[in-house]
Amino acid sequence: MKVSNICCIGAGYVGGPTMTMIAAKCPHIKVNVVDINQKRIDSWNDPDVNNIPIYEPGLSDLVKKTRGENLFFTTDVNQAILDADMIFISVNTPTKTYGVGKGMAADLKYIELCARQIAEVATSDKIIVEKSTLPVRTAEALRSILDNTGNGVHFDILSNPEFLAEGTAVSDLLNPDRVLIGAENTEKGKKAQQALVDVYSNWVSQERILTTNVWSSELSKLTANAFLAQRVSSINALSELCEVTEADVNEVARAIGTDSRIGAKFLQSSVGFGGSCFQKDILNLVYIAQTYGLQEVADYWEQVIIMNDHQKRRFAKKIVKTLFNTVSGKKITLLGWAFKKDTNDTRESAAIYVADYLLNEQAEVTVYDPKVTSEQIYSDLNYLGTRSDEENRRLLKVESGPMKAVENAHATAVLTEWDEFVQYDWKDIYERMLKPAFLFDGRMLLDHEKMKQIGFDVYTIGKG
Ligand SMILES: NC(=O)c1ccc[n+]([C@@H]2O[C@H](COP(=O)([O-])OP(=O)(O)OC[C@H]3O[C@@H](n4cnc5c(N)ncnc54)[C@H](O)[C@@H]3O)[C@@H](O)[C@H]2O)c1
Ligand SMILES: O=c1ccn([C@@H]2O[C@H](COP(=O)(O)OP(=O)(O)O[C@H]3O[C@H](CO)[C@@H](O)[C@H](O)[C@H]3O)[C@@H](O)[C@H]2O)c(=O)[nH]1
Repeated sequence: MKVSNICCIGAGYVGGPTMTMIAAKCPHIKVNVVDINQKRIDSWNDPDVNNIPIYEPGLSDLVKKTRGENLFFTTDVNQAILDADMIFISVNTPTKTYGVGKGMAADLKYIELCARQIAEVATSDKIIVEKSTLPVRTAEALRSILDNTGNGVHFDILSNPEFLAEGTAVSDLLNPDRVLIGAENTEKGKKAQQALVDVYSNWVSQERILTTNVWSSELSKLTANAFLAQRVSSINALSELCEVTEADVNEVARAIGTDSRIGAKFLQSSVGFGGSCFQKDILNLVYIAQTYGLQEVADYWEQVIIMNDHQKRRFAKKIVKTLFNTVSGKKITLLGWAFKKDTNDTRESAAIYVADYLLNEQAEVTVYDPKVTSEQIYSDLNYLGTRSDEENRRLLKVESGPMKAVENAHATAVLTEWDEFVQYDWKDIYERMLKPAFLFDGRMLLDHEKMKQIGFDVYTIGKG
């Protein structure tokens, strides 16, 4: 079977870039990306491609090339479903905030709504692709909804989790380590799997396209994120030990990372991992293990989250302790709000929790981030529900430039590893700050010897 029309439900951080890449590499396929969020779709259609809703290096150029050719963004979900041979579901699957599994399980309500809408609208056979990250065995629920509410048409269900990382989405999509496609073990399931293999084969080599059964594919996505996050928590756990023993966590990371069995990647100690995926997916994994009665498995993975929460808290605590046990009324400047560099995404960013902790200690927090808007910053803080919007706006200021942000600050803390932070005139920053000028590097980003020579009192994660 040859795919000629793809619909993707969900025009977010995954749907947008993934479909742009498919459109760019498969000019013979028409790709409709649909969303119920009119504002988001309007931004994707903004005549100025610099205004698309997601900042990713290289993405706007690709959108410019394909939009209006074979890539379309629309809110007409039903028409796109009707027209498609293959439908990707790429909607959000956040942690549940209510009811059974609150704070742990993935909330599948958006997935279910998609399945019901597809079943209601579709008048011809469709291949349904799970692109969202889902608990293992979700395909079973999808099959039940599609078959029990549909118009008698046939649905094949594939699992095709996405492994792109934000900030490098375009290069990850262009040159993926692997593409994973899980299918049902039936003749039709295998044909559907091959149809999706053929789509990716337009630019990904055969040996990088892995085919498995549906359950392995669903579970591999949660497992990959759990392993990656576990490495960060492992090195962060060691960073605390380094601080009291005068070992240097970067040196330790290099020493172990050169062992080819361990590998060098994902050993960068930090103020704690953020992003929309790691915490959500591990909590989901823990919840799944618990529902199968596997308490030891659940406890094992939960420790990754416990360590991450500890790392964020201890960084904030260190600021308070170093500033003579009080930050009340003191200006503390946070450089960076995004959860990592090269993205405007702030979901679960460590900066949110550090800021909240400092505000509780009555600090006057000022934030500068090159890509995150002030409205996003207030919205992130308000979401925690610690204080009112009015209070957050009174206590936390957002500046549009770094030099103004550090003016008269008692301390500056680096929370995101933006390249531009390294390039700053740190002598100038030192002069603008109150003395003693405290510098907290939550990313091991700066040249600490140089900073000390300038006059800063430097504290960095992972170094005594
Ligand atoms: N962000 C990442 O880097 C990343 C990477 C790999 C996998 N994932 C997974 O991909 C999925 C999507 O993540 P995201 O970051 O793109 O989320 P997102 O919130 O950026 O985008 C999801 C979009 O789906 C839309 N939507 C929800 N219900 C809908 C419906 N019924 N009909 C039409 N549109 C609907 C929302 O309006 C939203 O725009 C999640 O399961 C996530 O875990 C994310
Ligand atoms: O050595 C490291 C590596 C990462 N991080 C932090 O970990 C978080 C996550 O980083 P990263 O994994 O690069 O970004 P994500 O966009 O969250 O991507 C992860 O989550 C996605 C969503 O599921 C997956 O698709 C990707 O494969 C997976 O890397 C960020 O806060 C990073 O700063 C560290 O602190 N140290």
